[in-house]
Amino acid sequence: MLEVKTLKKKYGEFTAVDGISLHINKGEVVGLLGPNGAGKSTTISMIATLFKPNSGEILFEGENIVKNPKVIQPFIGYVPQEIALYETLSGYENLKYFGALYGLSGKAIKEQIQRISKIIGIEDRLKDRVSTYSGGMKRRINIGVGLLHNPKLVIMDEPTVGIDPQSRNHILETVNKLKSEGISVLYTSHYMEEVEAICERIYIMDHGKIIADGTQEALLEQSKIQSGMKLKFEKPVAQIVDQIKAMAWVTQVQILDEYEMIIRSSGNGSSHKDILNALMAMNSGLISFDIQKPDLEQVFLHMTGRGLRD
Ligand SMILES: Nc1ncnc2c1ncn2[C@@H]1O[C@H](COP(=O)(O)OP(=O)(O)OP(=O)(O)O)[C@@H](O)[C@H]1O
Repeated sequence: MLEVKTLKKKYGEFTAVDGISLHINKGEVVGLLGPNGAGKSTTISMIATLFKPNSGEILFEGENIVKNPKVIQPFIGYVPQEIALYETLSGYENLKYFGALYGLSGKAIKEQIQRISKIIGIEDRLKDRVSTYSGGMKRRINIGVGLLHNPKLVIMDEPTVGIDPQSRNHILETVNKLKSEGISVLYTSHYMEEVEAICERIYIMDHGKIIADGTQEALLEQSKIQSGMKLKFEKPVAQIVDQIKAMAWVTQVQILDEYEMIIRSSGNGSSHKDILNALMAMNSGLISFDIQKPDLEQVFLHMTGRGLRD
């Protein structure tokens, strides 16, 4: 449905998007995960035809939308990070107003607002003024505006930043409902747990480049990260951390507090049992351990040496 090929965007001398390629199939929920400044907003703004790339191609159903943006505009719903609503109007009136811009009126807009308010889960507050809404409810109306013209592809730019957990769950549910209607979603976030929960495929972006992509399982498999072990000791970890770092198979040590750390291993033939035996043998004062399953945060940490939210 959408194919992005070696896309590049510069702001002056600075390259914000550096030759990325990605694709989205019909009805697929695809995540674009990366820390602040990775280039996610710049990428999706180009897909939404808000500005042109310096080079590269964006094809929508085979047509080049860099040359001819009108091809995609009726079929794309872009939900920006910034809330763009009229505070003194109700949620209903806002949807009606933006619907009119798409040429919807009368029965058509009424039915559309009814359908969309179910998708965004905000039917009971629709008649209240937007100024009385929480940040999360405003965000949900903002998403509703992006759905008014029945797009085939919806692009959401970090829709859950700074909102309450209830609205966050509603937004994640909204994405699932869109998927069940066969609508494709490109979802950007720096919250790996959201991307893990709703996306079928994930692109991990950093410094303007896609550094890994695939299903969550494939990304974990490719990165060869083993599950970690959270260890608790009776003596301060500072006394033993150097010895643990020196163990051949330990690739990562994360100190949690004075007595706790997480270690990860390369997986070169070592098992949790081997590591525990070695810790016992060195008289480390180990009190307890807990196996930690790897996640996308660790994939990112492994590939870049930094956390997604550093
Ligand atoms: N208009 C601009 N002029 C100059 N530099 C810009 C401009 N817009 C973005 N940048 C820079 O380009 C880089 C990528 O920004 P972008 O907003 O695309 O990243 P992002 O991954 O969406 O991050 P965030 O989560 O903070 O929105 C950043 O270093 C940013 O400072």
